[in-house]
Amino acid sequence: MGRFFEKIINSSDGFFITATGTSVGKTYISALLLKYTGGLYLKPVQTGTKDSDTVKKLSKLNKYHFSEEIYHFSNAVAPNIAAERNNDVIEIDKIALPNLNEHKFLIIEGAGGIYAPLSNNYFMIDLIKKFSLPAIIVAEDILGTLNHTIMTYKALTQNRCKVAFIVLNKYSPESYNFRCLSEIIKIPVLRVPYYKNFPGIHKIREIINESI
Ligand SMILES: Nc1ncnc2c1ncn2[C@@H]1O[C@H](COP(=O)(O)OP(=O)(O)OP(=O)(O)O)[C@@H](O)[C@H]1O
Ligand SMILES: C[C@H](N)[C@H](N)CCCCCC(=O)O
Ligand SMILES: [Mg+2]
Repeated sequence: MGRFFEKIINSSDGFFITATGTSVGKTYISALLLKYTGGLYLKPVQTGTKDSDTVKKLSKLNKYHFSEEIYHFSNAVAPNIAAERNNDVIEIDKIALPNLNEHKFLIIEGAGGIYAPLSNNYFMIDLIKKFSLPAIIVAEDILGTLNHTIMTYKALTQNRCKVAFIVLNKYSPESYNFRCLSEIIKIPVLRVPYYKNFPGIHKIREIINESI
């Protein structure tokens, strides 16, 4: 079944890149998808060093592909705590979709996983709901990922958030996670191996076109 993910990607205006947690590969996968689509990237709530700088460096795309963070706190901690330490409060009403300008595709990266708190009452999942973009769940191909990925998927769909596909990141052909996730969740799973060097556009097209 070739070009399966290409069709899913082309049928959307953008994605909300979420994950089973922090440091799982959201920024890396955002860079892959941004390079592939030539779209606009936004990390609306950022704590710690800017992921947009990493995406810029990996994708080698110019500044016109990047929208300014709405909240940025330099403490690399949970968003609610980072805001508190800066005598600030994250208000979901102040977080709006950016102007797409000439771009046809939007890639929004969340912070942490879907229940990373923005405040005591609002979580990343509330931003996913607000933006109404299909979510992509990035999961790492390690022991424990089945529980985290299935929980993330169920919480999203029970909150009426559409999930476009799962990315099984740092994929290892020896692992059973791909088969289990495909069989249990029954949505497409894109396998992305670990790369020593960030792949170029031809390799990215190959990854996206040849999966499944
Ligand atoms: N497929 C991959 N091949 C090689 N390195 C990868 C891959 N995926 C992720 N990494 C590396 O793993 C680390 C964690 O990934 P990344 O920063 O994308 O996670 P994240 O989910 O965006 O974290 P955060 O919650 O801080 O935003 C980074 O050093 C990144 O370059
Ligand atoms: C600092 C880190 N790299 C991310 N930007 C924020 C991760 C927040 C995780 C919150 C949590 O679920 O405990
Ligand atoms: Mg990131």
